[in-house]
Amino acid sequence: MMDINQLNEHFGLPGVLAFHATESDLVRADITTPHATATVYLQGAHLTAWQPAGHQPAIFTSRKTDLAPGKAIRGGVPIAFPWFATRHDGKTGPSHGFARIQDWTLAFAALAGEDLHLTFTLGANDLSRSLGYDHFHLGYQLTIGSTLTMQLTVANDADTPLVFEEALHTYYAVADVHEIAIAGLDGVSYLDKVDSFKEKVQHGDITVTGPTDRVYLDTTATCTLSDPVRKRRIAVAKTGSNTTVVWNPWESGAAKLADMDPSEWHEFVAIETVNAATDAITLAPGATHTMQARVTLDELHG
Ligand SMILES: O=P(O)(O)OC[C@H]1O[C@@H](O)[C@H](O)[C@@H](O)[C@@H]1O
Repeated sequence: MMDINQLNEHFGLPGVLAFHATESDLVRADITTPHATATVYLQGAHLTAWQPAGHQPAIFTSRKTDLAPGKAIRGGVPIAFPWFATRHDGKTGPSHGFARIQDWTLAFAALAGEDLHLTFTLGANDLSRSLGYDHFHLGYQLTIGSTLTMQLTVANDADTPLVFEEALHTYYAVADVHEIAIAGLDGVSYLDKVDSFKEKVQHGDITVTGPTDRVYLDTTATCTLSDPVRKRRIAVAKTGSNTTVVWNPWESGAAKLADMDPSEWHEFVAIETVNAATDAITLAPGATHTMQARVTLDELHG
């Protein structure tokens, strides 16, 4: 892995992209484009902030998050791979897989027009091999500007099929989770993880009125998050993803999270671009799969 000086020398862009080491030796990229600011950690290729000009922060990251090698960051956009949440094959492994706790390699950085393009890669390593994943590689492209585009490509380098789940587990900042509504999933079936995974059907918009952990299946719909207090709307459009997860731990769940302040759970809702459960991907030898989320903000009128 390149050190800070090498990263700045190879990829730094004066006034746009600079790399810093944290006290705990994580590498952080600080980004300022003509239309947005953002922060990305090389560990997990983890975006922790994105704020288009003229808006309040769009992404929530906990003030109490660990920022330490090998520890998941609480908030931002964790990349879940190769499983979502807990492992399902009876073996043990970190929650949401290993990709979010590994150092990714930065392969490309350039200001193209008014957007910063970054590409990160991750291949097999000691941790992935110890968990049974040897022949794959991942590419993650971030396009950062007034719109945020996140694109994850999985390549199967093995001569057998690769079965995996994946998520762009995005924590959106809201003024107060009690006040928000999420449109786009009316009529969609979901597994209700807070009610023994019962299969239910969404009626109308989603409002958050208690612990919420729902896996919406077979949906490619755009979700729209209305935040009347902040007077803004966040739209999440996606391709290559058939699952959408909506999660908020509520007070009871947040109390169990050591890396979240008890006052923070009402400041976000996760709307996750996912392939999981019955939407898990089976990738043929030599094949690739790409999943993309595109996030836009606009003002909420009326
Ligand atoms: O605490 P973690 O591993 O980051 O996971 C947070 C949550 O992530 C959500 O996506 C899952 O549906 C929840 O079940 C889980 O609790």
